[in-house]
Amino acid sequence: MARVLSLVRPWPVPSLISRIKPILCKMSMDSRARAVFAAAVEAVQPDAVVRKSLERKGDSVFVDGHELVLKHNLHLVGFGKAVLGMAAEAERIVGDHLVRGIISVPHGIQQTLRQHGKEHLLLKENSRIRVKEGAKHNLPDADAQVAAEEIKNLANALTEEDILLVLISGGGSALLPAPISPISLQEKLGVTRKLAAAGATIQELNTVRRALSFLKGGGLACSAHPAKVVALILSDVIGDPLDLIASGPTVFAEVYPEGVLSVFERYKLLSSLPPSIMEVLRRPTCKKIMHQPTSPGRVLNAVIGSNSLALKCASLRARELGFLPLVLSPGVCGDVRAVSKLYGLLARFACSTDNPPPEIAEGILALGKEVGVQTWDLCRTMKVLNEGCTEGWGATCLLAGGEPTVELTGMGQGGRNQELALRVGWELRGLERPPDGPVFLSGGTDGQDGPTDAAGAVTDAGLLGEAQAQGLDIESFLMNNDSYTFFQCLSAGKHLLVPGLTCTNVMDVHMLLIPPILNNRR
Ligand SMILES: Nc1ncnc2c1ncn2[C@@H]1O[C@H](COP(=O)(O)OP(=O)(O)OP(=O)(O)O)[C@@H](O)[C@H]1O
Ligand SMILES: O=C(O)[C@H](O)CO
Repeated sequence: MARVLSLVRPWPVPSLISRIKPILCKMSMDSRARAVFAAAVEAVQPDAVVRKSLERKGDSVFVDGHELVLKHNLHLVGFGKAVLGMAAEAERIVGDHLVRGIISVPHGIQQTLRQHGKEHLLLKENSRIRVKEGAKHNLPDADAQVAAEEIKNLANALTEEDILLVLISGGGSALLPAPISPISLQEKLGVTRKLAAAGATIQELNTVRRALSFLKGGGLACSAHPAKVVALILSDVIGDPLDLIASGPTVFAEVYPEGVLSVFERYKLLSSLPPSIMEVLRRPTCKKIMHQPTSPGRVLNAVIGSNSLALKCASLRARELGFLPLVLSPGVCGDVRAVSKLYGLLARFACSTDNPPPEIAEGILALGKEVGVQTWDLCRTMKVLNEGCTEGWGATCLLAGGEPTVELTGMGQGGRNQELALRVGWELRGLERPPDGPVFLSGGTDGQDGPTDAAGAVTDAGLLGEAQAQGLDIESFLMNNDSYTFFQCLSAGKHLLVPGLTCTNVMDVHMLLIPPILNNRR
């Protein structure tokens, strides 16, 4: 443990302290939480991650140590919320060898980027890449289906001499819909919507999508065969599993109908499935025939940005702002209720002036199992929090990431980050308010939490009192999944986190800021 602690020195080096101190005096805990979140988002900007991963040397480009020889044989496709900026940067680097490209990006993104002064993420006027906008509200639609068809045609036309550069980011599944006939787009949309509303995980959703789609589960790579395929992936799935991000269009994945049916069964959708879906799932060989695995070495998949990278850069910013940064895990998942209880207990553990009662640590370890956090990570975190208190290290910034789920029971407006922040605010009741008590932030790095224009919210132990004083009943807002309305009504929306369009997507960032605690711990 001593070794771990020596790696995470609590304070910046002395030369930095004099520079930082005046900033620290001025910035509230709330502002510092927002600044750390901004650093997380900055680290995974689409142009930056592509720039770092494509190294140009003469007529070659290197990806992950692999050399690709460019002979005016480069084609490009892409799909996802962050892909426009990725494509713009890729064209700046290898555009002189680019034959043509097609990307499928969210509806309205070009206009929005222009309005936000983010021209550097747009393609130049004479670009060889065609932009197709679709998937309004992150749902597959006819426009995205046309884009998917064109991407398939481009891939089909490639030869052995060609290289297909594939840019992939979160939201890619909705932007590349190619339902296997006779499944219609409406039918596919219907089942995925029902699964999402029932609280299915992205692993479950994309297992289903892979089975019902021609291009997912390696279909795109197979269409491009015999061309060389190089995929640059900005991961928005826990653990960065290549076969699940955007449903893995460049990763061959065999379909097991039983596995897919068990997902439908788990969410009680089996009896209402359209016959077309049952027909496709009953054809066990259909995917295998279409998706012959490509020859070894012809497909390269590289993760170029992830939640871990965002947390790493957030830690650096937290340190600049006077906190001991502590990364719990980039893989928090499970029901948002359990996740909120975990953060509530961690806050109580960290803020306890005396030795925390053993039930707190026991509760933390039990909840960790429910929300995908390893016991080792929790023990390490509690040990550092404890030593931070006893040795008087000062403030701590506990960071985590991932993607919890919300089981929708109400008709309100909200998202998992706002609901998590609201629930954690409730869990913190009774603790000190800032600046002497903890602050919690939860934000989606894509800047859009569920179907709202907020990324998340920032809360603290004063939330309950503040809500009561304004006649807002937290429990009824929670029952109705109406966290967005709650935060809009509360103190003129000041708790909402609204970074606007972030142009990227590596899941959510959770942050617990703990001020220095004066304590009697031994
Ligand atoms: N009213 C609500 N309250 C809480 N959560 C909600 C509400 N409405 C939707 N959600 C949740 O929001 C999530 C969808 O949010 P969002 O559109 O940000 O998806 P995403 O997972 O980030 O998308 P992608 O993976 O494509 O980037 C779902 O988990 C859904 O349960
Ligand atoms: O598009 C998708 O499938 C999700 O964003 C996960 O990558």
